[in-house]
Amino acid sequence: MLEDIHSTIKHEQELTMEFSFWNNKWENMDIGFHEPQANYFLQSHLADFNLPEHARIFLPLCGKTRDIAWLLRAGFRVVGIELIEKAVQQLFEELGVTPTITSMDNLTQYQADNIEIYVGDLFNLIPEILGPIDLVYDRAAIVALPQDTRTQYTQLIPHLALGAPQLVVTFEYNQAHLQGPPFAVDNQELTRCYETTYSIKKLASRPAEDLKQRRKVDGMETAWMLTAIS
Ligand SMILES: C[S@@+](CC[C@H](N)C(=O)[O-])C[C@H]1O[C@@H](n2cnc3c(N)ncnc32)[C@H](O)[C@@H]1O
Repeated sequence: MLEDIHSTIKHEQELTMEFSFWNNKWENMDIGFHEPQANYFLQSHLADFNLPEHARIFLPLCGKTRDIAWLLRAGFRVVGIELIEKAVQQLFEELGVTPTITSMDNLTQYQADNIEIYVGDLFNLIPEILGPIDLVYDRAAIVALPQDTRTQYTQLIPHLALGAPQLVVTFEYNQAHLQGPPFAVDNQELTRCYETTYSIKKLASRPAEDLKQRRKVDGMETAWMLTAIS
């Protein structure tokens, strides 16, 4: 099943387009999605998951998010994956940590105490490389992907997570008013993506101030708890 997902997911052309899109963003530092401090919902709702001490948290499409520094300071272990190496280099520079860098088949591992970041395409990640995790934290990952890739992403994540819950942060707005990313992902869309693999509970919602300021669109930012259906 996992092989099916990996092999049918991507045509080379799609991958190249996706790489150039995100590479341009990082080259031009057009990274309005990057928050100046740890995400509000991460800070206010991580405790709802009752994670064990030193839990291992997976951040797909992690960029150089400040959430990582916040999680490390809180005593968690972090594993992430990010397509663009420049983002990961900046992440470690900003953490003030020198990583050990290891080339693997399709991925490059940046590793230091309590942190492992893979540079490469999420769709090249397999559970054997990722290892056991206690939580998937998806901030600006599911909403970064257009619908086809989003569907593939939401098929892959449960295979990688192996039963771990998810904290997911989404944006909801009228998609006709804005070309994503970020794409609008409302309750109905989240249900379409995950109804066979997770039960979905809304944790909290607030006006998406950042969307309003940067893109002049009214919307809501919502945090969800996804619990794996066994
Ligand atoms: C909207 S940004 C969010 C970054 C981070 N989660 C945050 O909150 O700041 C999405 C990130 O996903 C990365 N990305 C896009 N497609 C990817 C893929 N297929 N595999 C791994 N990373 C990818 C992009 O380079 C970009 O840094």
